[in-house]
Amino acid sequence: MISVEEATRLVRATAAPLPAERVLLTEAPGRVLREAVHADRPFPPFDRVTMDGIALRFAAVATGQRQFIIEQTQFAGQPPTPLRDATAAIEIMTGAVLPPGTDAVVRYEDLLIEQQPDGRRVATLQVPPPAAGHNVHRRGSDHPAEALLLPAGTVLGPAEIAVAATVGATTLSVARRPRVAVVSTGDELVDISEVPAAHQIRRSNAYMLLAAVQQAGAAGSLFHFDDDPAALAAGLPPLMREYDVVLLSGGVSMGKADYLPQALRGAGAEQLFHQVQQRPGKPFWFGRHPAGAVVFALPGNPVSTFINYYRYAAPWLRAVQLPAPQFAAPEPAVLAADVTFKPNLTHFLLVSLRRSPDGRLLARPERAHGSGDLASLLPSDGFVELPAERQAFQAGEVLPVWRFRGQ
Ligand SMILES: Nc1nc2c(c(=O)[nH]1)N[C@H]1C(S)=C(S)[C@@H](COP(=O)(O)OP(=O)(O)OC[C@H]3O[C@@H](n4cnc5c(N)ncnc54)[C@H](O)[C@@H]3O)O[C@H]1N2
Ligand code: MOO
Repeated sequence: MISVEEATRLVRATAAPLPAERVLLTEAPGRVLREAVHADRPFPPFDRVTMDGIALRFAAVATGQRQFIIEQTQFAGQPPTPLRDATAAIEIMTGAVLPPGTDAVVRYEDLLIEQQPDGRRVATLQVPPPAAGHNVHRRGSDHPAEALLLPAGTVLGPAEIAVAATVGATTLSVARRPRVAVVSTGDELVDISEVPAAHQIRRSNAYMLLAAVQQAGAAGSLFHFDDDPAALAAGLPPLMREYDVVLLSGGVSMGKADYLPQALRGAGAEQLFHQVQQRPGKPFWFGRHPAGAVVFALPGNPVSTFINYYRYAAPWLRAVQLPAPQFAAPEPAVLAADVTFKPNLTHFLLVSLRRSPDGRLLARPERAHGSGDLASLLPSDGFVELPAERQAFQAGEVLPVWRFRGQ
């Protein structure tokens, strides 16, 4: 049996960057960027008017002038209209280019506009602008042209998509999605569309893992095998050739129908470890197939499957999408209650998390009836990693916490 640290090291050593592919911007959300995105023009690209009103020359206001004849009206989307008379103004709309010859904008709320008998419109300032540049978003004041906006490795959310869109990136180079075969095993399992007999349960782990791999930016497909060595011998090899990851749950412990370790080795996978000094998840099996697939065979108890997925597989799935593998690290959290755990195993303790008034993350242990208590995941936000060599942990201690919610 190996330690959690050694298991982590062996899992990480198998992570290599997936190839990149070019996708339409509309297909890029949730993907990991594999090229840098730069500003094609200054941000903003022109002196942008930020209020509807009039544009004028501040020097005129500084001399005490309060009335301005309106020469023209300029809308957003129109080429700029130069100011002809330095003591006049141009009526202007938000999003328009600041007219040449003007340097400040006074909003309608701070003006009175009246029509004179000769038809000319005159604006009287009620609230004079305080300085040149008032209500103007200066060209390049956010970022210069060529500025690096999105480095390679950025996860593309709506804000990143907006920035890519504004620089005209119709396509983006992103990591290929990891292809994951999500496999449930066990004779007691029926699909969720079936009504289980009294001795059966629905195969919830497969759906849990499918949702989890989608959250990690991967593409998952569902498979199921009964506890049948012949079915496993026939079904496993194609999965190990066609997928980047084979993610199994169940069938790795000591039971007489726990055929997986043997079946995986028989199908050509190299075992990198079996059994880790941890709870939950001691029976975890991990290996690699020469055709390329990495195999996470997680213990079947649902909380064990879930925690071991987030502890080992989720960081791996993110790391292989980056230009160079990097692994998410746990955050420090303050234990909010005393905990005793006697076995000489690293203990992953389910906790709910909240911020203390001074900004520290507080981890409160959640009541759970062992690793079959699937519903104990609902009030939990993550798990604290309690090292194997100690038994008693006091409230107030700072320990690493792995989050699976609310990042
Ligand atoms: N003699 C020993 N027995 C067990 C040990 C041990 O060290 N010695 N370890 C225990 C631990 S810890 C765990 S965890 C389980 C893991 O065993 P398996 O990975 O072989 O899982 P199964 O026996 O197939 O199933 C365990 C449990 O989980 C349910 N399950 C399995 N797959 C699914 C699924 N897709 N959806 C929902 N639930 C699932 C299954 O019905 C069982 O109740 O072994 C202990 N035993
Ligand atoms: O992994 Mo087992 O769940 O320790 O219960």
